Amino acid sequence: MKIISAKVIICAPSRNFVTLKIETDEGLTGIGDATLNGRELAVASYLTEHVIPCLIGRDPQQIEDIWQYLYKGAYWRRGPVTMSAIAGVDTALWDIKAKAANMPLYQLLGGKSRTGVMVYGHANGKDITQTVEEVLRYKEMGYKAIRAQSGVPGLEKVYGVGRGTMFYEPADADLPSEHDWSTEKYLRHTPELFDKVRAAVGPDIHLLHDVHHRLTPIEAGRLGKDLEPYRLFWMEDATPAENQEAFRLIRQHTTTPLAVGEIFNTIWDCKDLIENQLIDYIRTTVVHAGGITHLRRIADLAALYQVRTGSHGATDLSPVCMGAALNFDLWVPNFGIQEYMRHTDETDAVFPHAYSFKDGFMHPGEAPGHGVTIDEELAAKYPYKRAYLPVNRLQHDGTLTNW
Ligand SMILES: O=C(O)C(=O)C[C@H](O)[C@H](O)CO
Ligand SMILES: [Mg+2]
Repeated sequence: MKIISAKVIICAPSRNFVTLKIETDEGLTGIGDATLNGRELAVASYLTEHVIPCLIGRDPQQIEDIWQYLYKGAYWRRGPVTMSAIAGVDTALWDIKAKAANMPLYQLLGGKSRTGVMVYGHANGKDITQTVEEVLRYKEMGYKAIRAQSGVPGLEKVYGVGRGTMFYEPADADLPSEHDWSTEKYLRHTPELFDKVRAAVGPDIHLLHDVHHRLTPIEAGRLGKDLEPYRLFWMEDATPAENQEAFRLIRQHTTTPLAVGEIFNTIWDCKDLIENQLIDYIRTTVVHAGGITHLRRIADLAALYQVRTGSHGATDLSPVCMGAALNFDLWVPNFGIQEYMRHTDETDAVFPHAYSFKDGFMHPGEAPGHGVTIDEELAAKYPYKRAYLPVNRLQHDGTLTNW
């Protein structure tokens, strides 16, 4: 089998997505997600100018060799643009391999390890009352795990609370919008939020929270400690993870489980946190961490230390990534949970998919491949529109801080 063509499809049904489509001389095609929120065209041009020419004529069945060729062959290694581009190729190649075998991808990976993939939904509201109502609505929809994010009194806009409660989308402007941030206000508010949420939802629902990199290590330690009575499933991205020693400090202060990794690209970003058992869940996902081939390596390393997976699944990861991730999740032995932020109907129509949600669990479906396709005609009706994530400034003096 040979790759005869590959092309990048950029479309914006509700938001921007970059999809790589690979065609073979045997009529099989595969697609992969290569979306990098706010930097979409960098990955698209990396693929078009530097990767696609290297793919033509290769055997698509040699997934590992092509992965190594693109990773080592570029000489520079790592980085979100490179690794998202490699992920696009890798996902498309696994799609082709599974279609050639006439199997859903999870079968090719080793078969299912569980009956379904537990996912967490994203309940949010402008204040505690509304967030509690949303959490209860998610419970009503069947979710067994729910992430709660709320507006903070005195702050106009915060991460996780957005336009609409079902389809949260933070990339909202063609230049970054500017938000105010106050750690003091957030730290006062968040334990109260979980006090009310836990009382309303009862003990059996898993609760999660995304700090979104906004605290220092000692502040994160304090928040983790304050949240202990509410038994969170995890506290996510408690502090930026460039300096990984910081997590040691957090660990010394709290038993609230920690999750990190949505902005990691390779096993090298994960290694120290995992080997030192400084986290409980690793959140790397297919599109930003080099595809199925590399994610499998990260998960195997994590398994040695009882760290479980908890893949990122926000709206900027396309349904193609979600389909691939669900196949991975159904197989991976040390699965923890999968994030599921729903896509809009417009997005779902452009990416018809075999996966489904029922009673808090998702299933990738039984279609050969990863089970997601793209309607190119429909996609062409939604041209790319530049959209950036916001930035945060400290409320009291305007210093740029983490969003
Ligand atoms: O879903 C999450 O956990 C996020 O933190 C979402 C991120 O802000 C989003 O994917 C950035 O593009
Ligand atoms: Mg997050």
